[in-house]
Amino acid sequence: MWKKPVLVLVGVFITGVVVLVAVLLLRTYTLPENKVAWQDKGAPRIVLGEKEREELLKALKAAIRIPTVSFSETEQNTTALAEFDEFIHRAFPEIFKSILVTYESVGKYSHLFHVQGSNNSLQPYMLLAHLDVVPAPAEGWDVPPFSGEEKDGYIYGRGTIDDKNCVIGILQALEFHLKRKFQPLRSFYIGIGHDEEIGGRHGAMKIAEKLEAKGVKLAFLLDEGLAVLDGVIQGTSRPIALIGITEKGGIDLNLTVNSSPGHSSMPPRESSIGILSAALSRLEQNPMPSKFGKGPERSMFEQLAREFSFPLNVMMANLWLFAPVISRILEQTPSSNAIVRTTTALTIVNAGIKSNVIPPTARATVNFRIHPAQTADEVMNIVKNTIMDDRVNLSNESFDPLPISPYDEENFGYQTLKRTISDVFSVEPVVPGVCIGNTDSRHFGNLTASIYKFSPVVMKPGDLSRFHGLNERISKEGFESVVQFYYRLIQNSDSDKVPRHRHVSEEL
Ligand SMILES: CCCCCCCC/C=C\CCCCCCCC(=O)NCC(=O)O
Ligand SMILES: [Zn+2]
Ligand SMILES: [Zn+2]
Repeated sequence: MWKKPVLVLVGVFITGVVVLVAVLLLRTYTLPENKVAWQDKGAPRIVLGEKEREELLKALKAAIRIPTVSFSETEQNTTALAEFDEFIHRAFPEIFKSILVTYESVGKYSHLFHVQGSNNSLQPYMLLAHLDVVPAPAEGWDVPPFSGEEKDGYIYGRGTIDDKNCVIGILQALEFHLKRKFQPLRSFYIGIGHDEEIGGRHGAMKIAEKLEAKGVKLAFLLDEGLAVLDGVIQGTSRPIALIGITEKGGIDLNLTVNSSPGHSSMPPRESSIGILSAALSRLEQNPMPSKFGKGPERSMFEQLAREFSFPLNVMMANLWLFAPVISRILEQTPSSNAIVRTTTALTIVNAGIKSNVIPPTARATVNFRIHPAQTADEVMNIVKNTIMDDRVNLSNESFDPLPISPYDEENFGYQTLKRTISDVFSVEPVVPGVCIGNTDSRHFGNLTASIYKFSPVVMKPGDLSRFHGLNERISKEGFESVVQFYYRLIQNSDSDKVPRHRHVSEEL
């Protein structure tokens, strides 16, 4: 009697499994191939003379030797900032004498260039970089961080990947173009900020305000950001280029605990330091929830699915089902954990002046980087519920994640970047990603919706820790590619057409 319903149930179950497997495989194996062929021949690669190759390395080394350090919100090395100004005037004479180029300094130490194109109906674009760097105490470095020394084919120094490589790369590329009598059709701007590492208020923000006041609208804007990753994403076998199409938001949360000062021989049951430490520990021990698959990183992994072998490829192509599993894998390492969630970093703690004095105040700062699927308000609500202690006073400065820039086949900026990356780095795939650091480009939202973050460098395993870390460096060929990239980007952008490609599987 009961056999028939059981058989029906088994039948339904087996059919369900078969349909599920079919859907998973269909989604995996119908993804377009990552290999694309461009429909036109493209711009020629710049041929550099021996002297020019030496010149560009010399320029980068000289830039590294100027310690343009941003120490804190209020403290910068202004002598070095002024020296950098003189240096670029000396190092790039063609730029400063060209009748095509208009130059102005902004906020005293930032620089804005406008290169006049001959066709005013084409919307201008903008290249952005920053000349300030984070501090670099010499301990732990193989060579002094502001020496620009060469070692084993690499130029070492603070700023070689963040972001003097881009500053010098852009200016050197323009210098080479002007030497070759290049006259663009499409106008473009170059902005070089001097305070990106402390928020960009006096540099990039002022540049953006200036352009906005003139009514400028940009076709696209490119700033530092993601990169070509070679062996960095585990499970992939070839280099992958990531173009940042958004960036995480941020919160600087200040925590303060006050208590009565006194003699350390009669300590209170709970001290300001103890209360603060407990709050900090709760924040660190309770990471923000995973938002993996709810933001644009979903597109990144779906487009990358073909790069992985079985079973990861099936899982990546079917995040609707496997996002929680992939999230668990990614959260094992700090760089991929940053893609999964809003991160919590305890960065500053301050309290106490003497071992026998109970300090009246304990302070700390926690830096959050907000996942694109969350807002600063949502994160602050979780923070308050996690700390759950009224004795901890909270104040914060925050900004939400940036809007998502378009990355469709019709978008001029994205496709021109994609094309230029393939041209210079011969890399496939090139996919959209989320920039985990913050950049000056976030101040330009009123000028364009197409804001991209890509640094033209190849990062290998171990290189990510050089960002703001020890032994920051770039290979000599690597820096030549930076110049090649901007040179080529200026050529490729000088068109009124979106670069077209077809997937190789579509070819006859
Ligand atoms: C699945 C693994 C993906 C790993 C993705 C990591 C890619 C990292 C590539 C480059 C590093 C991003 C740095 C972005 C620029 C940061 C600029 C900066 O320092 N800004 C100041 C700040 O954020 O505080
Ligand atoms: Zn930077
Ligand atoms: Zn930086």
